[in-house]
Amino acid sequence: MGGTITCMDAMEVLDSRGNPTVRVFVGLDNGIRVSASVPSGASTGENEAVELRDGDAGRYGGKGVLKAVSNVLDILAPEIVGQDCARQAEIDRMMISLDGTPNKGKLGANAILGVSMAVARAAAASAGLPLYAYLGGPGAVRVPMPMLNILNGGKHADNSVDFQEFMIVPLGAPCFAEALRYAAETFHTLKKILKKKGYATNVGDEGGFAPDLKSNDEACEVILEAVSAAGYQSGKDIAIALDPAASSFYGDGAYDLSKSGQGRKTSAEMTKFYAGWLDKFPIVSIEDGLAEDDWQGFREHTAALGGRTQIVGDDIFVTNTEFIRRGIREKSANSVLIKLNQIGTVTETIEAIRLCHAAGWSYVLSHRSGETEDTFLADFAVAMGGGQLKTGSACRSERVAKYNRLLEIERELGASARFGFEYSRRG
Ligand SMILES: O=C(O)[C@@H](CO)OP(=O)(O)O
Ligand SMILES: [Mg+2]
Repeated sequence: MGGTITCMDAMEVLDSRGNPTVRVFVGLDNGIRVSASVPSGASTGENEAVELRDGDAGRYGGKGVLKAVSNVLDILAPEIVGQDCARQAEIDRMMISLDGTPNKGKLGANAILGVSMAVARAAAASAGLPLYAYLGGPGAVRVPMPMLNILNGGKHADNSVDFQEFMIVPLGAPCFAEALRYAAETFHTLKKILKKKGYATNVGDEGGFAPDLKSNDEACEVILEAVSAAGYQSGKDIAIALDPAASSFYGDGAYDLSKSGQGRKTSAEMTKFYAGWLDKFPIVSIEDGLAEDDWQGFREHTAALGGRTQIVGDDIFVTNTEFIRRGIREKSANSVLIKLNQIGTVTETIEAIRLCHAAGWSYVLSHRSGETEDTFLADFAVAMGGGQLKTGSACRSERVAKYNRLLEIERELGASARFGFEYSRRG
């Protein structure tokens, strides 16, 4: 049973980087009141849906979101109040046409997504179901494999590491709760090791450590050292996943590894570099190993490495079915990174995941580097059939909130819960 939307409100709140973001409230005729908050990226793809910012330098240095807030109040609310909250796809389509641009540039993907998420949450509450069960149905019993970003570089940290994210994947764990324990123990062990080596143990935007390492290689080495010192077998219990976020160090036709002093590399040299890493380290997934415009490079990269590891496209696909379709046709990757705010509605995000399923590709659900305490993503991951989920390290509350919500869901599912590492390997 749905419920009629009787009121909608919106306000500006802060995200985990202290930047403003949009929170939307939805109320129903049956008394239900819910809210949802929108995340925000730093290493954004150029084709992402538009995050509307005020641009008024006086408030938050231009980053305010009052325009997006007023778009919810003045443009979206009058059309949506009175609708049945269970009509998610219809409401999302209506917002897309009210915006009328291909990239939600008029009303802002932050305004539209806030409404879309809040409507889904209201419908779940109205149906008396947890969000994962409402969106996923009775088959939503798979809890995602977490990828925990424990070492940060690139645009997420002021250090000498070029690549943005070094994640651990506790793929040998029997259940999500154990996976989280493996990861948290490794995280704490890594802290001790970094300290002993004389490195700083401050953390980056996603809660991973951000030491000034001597090389990119050392990032993998020190993680593997932590894995074994924590009592785990690397490759068997815990593997590594990377998100170099290569668009952020690509320019003038070359990949510039200058943070670590390794100079400039061509696309083919980067792929060769990763092949060398696959020989040395247990890497099960590489996301954005190349830049978003390097479609030709991605084809060669996937042909060369896709049989050995998962090749995930983030900036190149931006959760947009048009780009994912092209990727499937051209064999540009074998997996897609899925971010709700890259495309801007729940319905379109589900459509992107459906496309991955149809192609036999895996997908990785993802937070943004600027997050809030909202745990929508955790429920959404279970609703979408588990897969893999990256939402930062095991510290920083805005990340831990999602992991803690997954602990709750796994507990609630009890004996019906399923967990395991299902990922693509296809060149
Ligand atoms: O590149 C990424 O995958 C994300 C999330 O980790 O970073 P950002 O939100 O800054 O785009
Ligand atoms: Mg990425």
